[in-house]
Amino acid sequence: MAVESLETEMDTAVRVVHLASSLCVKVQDKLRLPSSTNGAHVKSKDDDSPVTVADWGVQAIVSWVLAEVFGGQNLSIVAEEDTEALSKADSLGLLGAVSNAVNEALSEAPKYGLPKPDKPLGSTEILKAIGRCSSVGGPKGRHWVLDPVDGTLGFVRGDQYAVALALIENGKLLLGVLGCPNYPVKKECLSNGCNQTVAKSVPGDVSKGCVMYAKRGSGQAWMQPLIAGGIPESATLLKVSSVNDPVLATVCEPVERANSNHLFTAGLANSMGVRKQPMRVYSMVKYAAIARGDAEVFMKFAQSSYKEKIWDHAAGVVIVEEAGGVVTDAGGRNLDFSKGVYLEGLDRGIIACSGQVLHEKIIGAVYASWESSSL
Ligand SMILES: Nc1ncnc2c1ncn2[C@@H]1O[C@H](COP(=O)(O)OS(=O)(=O)O)[C@@H](OP(=O)(O)O)[C@H]1O
Ligand SMILES: [Mg+2]
Ligand SMILES: [Mg+2]
Ligand SMILES: [Mg+2]
Repeated sequence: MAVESLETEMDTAVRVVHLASSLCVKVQDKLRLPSSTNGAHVKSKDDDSPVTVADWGVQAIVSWVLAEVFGGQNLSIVAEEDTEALSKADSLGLLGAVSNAVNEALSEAPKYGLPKPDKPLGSTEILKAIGRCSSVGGPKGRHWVLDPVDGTLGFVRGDQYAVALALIENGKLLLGVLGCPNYPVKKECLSNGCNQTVAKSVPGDVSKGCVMYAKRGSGQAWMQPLIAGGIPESATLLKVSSVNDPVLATVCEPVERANSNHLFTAGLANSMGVRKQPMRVYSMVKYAAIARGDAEVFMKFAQSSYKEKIWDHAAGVVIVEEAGGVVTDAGGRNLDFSKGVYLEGLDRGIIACSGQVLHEKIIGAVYASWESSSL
C-alpha cells in the first residue's frame, strides 16, 4: 500500500498525545489526594461508567489543537465524551476543574511544539471544543477518532489507561497514536507484570510512561518515552513477539468480567494449549503490550448486546498491525471502521495477535468451541 505523507497529521497527533498524557498524569495524581479534594474529579455516566476531569480535559485540548492546526471548519472528530454533564447548573465546580486542567496543559503547549491560546480558554470555548467532537464518522471523508481516556476505571484506580487518537479516511485507518502514561518503556520497570504501577509512582513523574504511534502501510511502529514538559528527541522501533508456541504465549484481556467473558477466553486459551495465567490490563495498553512484544494475544468477548466503539480500538489496531501483528474479529475478518461510531458487523469478539500462527490457532479454537457449545 502506498504510504501517504501525513507528516503534519502524524506530527500533530504525536505531540498532542504527549501533551494530553501529561494532563492525565497530573489529574491522576490529584485523585490520590484525600477525598475532600478529589470529589469534583470523578462522575458517573448513565451506564454507571466513570468519567473524569481528565476525560473532558483531554478531549478539549485535542479538539482545540486539531482545530488550530487543521482549521475548525471541516474538522471531523469522533470522540467518546459530550458536554451534557458539564453544562448542568450544578456542574460549575467540575467545569472549573476541567478549565484549570485544560489551561494549565495548554500553557505548556509551545514546549510540545504546539500552538497555545493568546489567553486562557473560557468555559464557553472549552465546552465548544469538547462539543465539536460529536461527529459520527462513516464511510466517506477524514475523521479523527479519539478516546480521551480509555480505561477510565483503571485511571481512577491509579492503574493502566491510555489516550488514543487515530485518523481514518474513507473508512480506512491512516494512523494511530497511543499514550500510555503508566506503561514504562521497559516492562521490567512495572511492579507487577503489566498491572499496578502505583507502588513505583512518584507524583508528577511522567517518565514511567510511553507514547506509541504508527502510520498505515509504513511497516513501522514507534515508541517514545513520556518525559516531563516536552517531546523526547528519539524513538525506538517496535516489533511484535516472535513466540508462536501457545505454551509460551501470554494472553491479555480486560480486567472487568462485565467487559469480556473470562470463562470463554480461558476455555479458548486452554484448548489451544496456553499455560500462563492471563494478563488482565485496563485499556488499550493491551494493544500496546502486543505491539511491543510483552504479550502475544489480546482477546475481548463482550456480551452480545454490547456494540464495540471505534475509539476503543482504532489507534491500537494500526499500531499492532504495523508492528507486525494481526487484528480481526472472531471470524477472522478485519475490523470495519467505516460504519460510524460502532464496529458494525463485528463477529463475536476481537482477537489481536503477534502473528499469523497464533491467530489461526485462536480462530480455529473459536470455531471448535462455538460448534461444541451449540451441539
Ligand atoms: N459492557 C461492556 N462490554 C465491553 N466493553 C465495554 C462495556 N462497557 C464499556 N465498555 C468499553 O470498554 C472500555 C474499557 O475496556 P477495557 O478493555 O479497558 O476493560 S477493563 O476496564 O479492563 O475491564 C471502555 O472504555 P472507556 O470508557 O474509555 O474506559 C468502554 O468503552
Ligand atoms: Mg475506551
Ligand atoms: Mg474513554
Ligand atoms: Mg468511558
